[in-house]
Amino acid sequence: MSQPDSNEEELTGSTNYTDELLIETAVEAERSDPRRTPESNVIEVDDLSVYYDDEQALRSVDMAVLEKRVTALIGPSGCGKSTFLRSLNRMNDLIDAARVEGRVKLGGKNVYDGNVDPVALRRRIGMVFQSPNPFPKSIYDNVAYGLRVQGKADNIDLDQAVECALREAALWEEVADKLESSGLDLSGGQQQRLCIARAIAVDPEVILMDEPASALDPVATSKIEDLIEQLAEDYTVVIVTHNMQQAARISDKTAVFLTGGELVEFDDTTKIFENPESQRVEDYITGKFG
Ligand SMILES: Nc1ncnc2c1ncn2[C@@H]1O[C@H](COP(=O)(O)OP(=O)(O)OP(=O)(O)O)[C@@H](O)[C@H]1O
Repeated sequence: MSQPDSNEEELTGSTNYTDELLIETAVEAERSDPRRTPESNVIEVDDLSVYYDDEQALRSVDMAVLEKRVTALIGPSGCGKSTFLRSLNRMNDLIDAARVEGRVKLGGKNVYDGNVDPVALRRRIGMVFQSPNPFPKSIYDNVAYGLRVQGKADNIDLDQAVECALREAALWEEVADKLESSGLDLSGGQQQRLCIARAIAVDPEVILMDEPASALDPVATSKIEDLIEQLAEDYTVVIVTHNMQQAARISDKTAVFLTGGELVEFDDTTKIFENPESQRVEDYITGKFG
């Protein structure tokens, strides 16, 4: 019986015509999806542990965040999801008791290196919080805020930048005629979209969202979910959610943290929800605990 010619196999990169067809079809499908670019990691997390005083909240986590994808962080209360999220843009620096070990690389550089300015880092990795927190300023000034702080406002068409961010946040149609009204006068869902507009106005590489819809009603939640999917055409999104259906609906990748700050499984969202590797993850997904 003749053996396959391994050299030819290596050279052609495929074993037969059917394989080639399958690969071409997959590549074509990849190309026709506007979000599909060659997959690359924006953030690489390496052996990350976080402590609050003596309590360890994250245990040696390794993970990568793919560009222009939605990555969901799920797991029971207290398992370290928010701690992990805050580690990515050094928001834990603001908590006295917090201590971080390990590396978080953005574009290959460890954000915990001594020469990294956390404020500049947070412009590259923006954040949207659980409760909408617009500044007590006009809608316009909320969105323009970051550009002004960065000193960019004088060099660009600020009106256009504000409109563009509000459009991207799916809020423009609702506020175009009242840009000078206070951001605080908007509904909760509109306030959250305003906060998203404020975050994207400075063109961050990554947007972190900590349960961005948990304070909103179902209609406002659905708008935020649609918006997140839309945003992932241009931005990388990492979202903490308690809502497993939400994670399944909107994310490409899911990380499951379990008690003690352990990242138990990280994979394609469909794999996590349909066929997880770990029994503990299956038990959590099917509601046996948590
Ligand atoms: N500022 C803090 N000071 C001290 N301990 C903290 C602080 N923040 C979080 N922790 C502790 O770290 C652990 C992880 O908390 P974290 O908020 O990251 O979990 P979580 O998964 O986001 O929880 P939840 O889903 O309830 O928001 C918990 O034991 C929590 O009590």
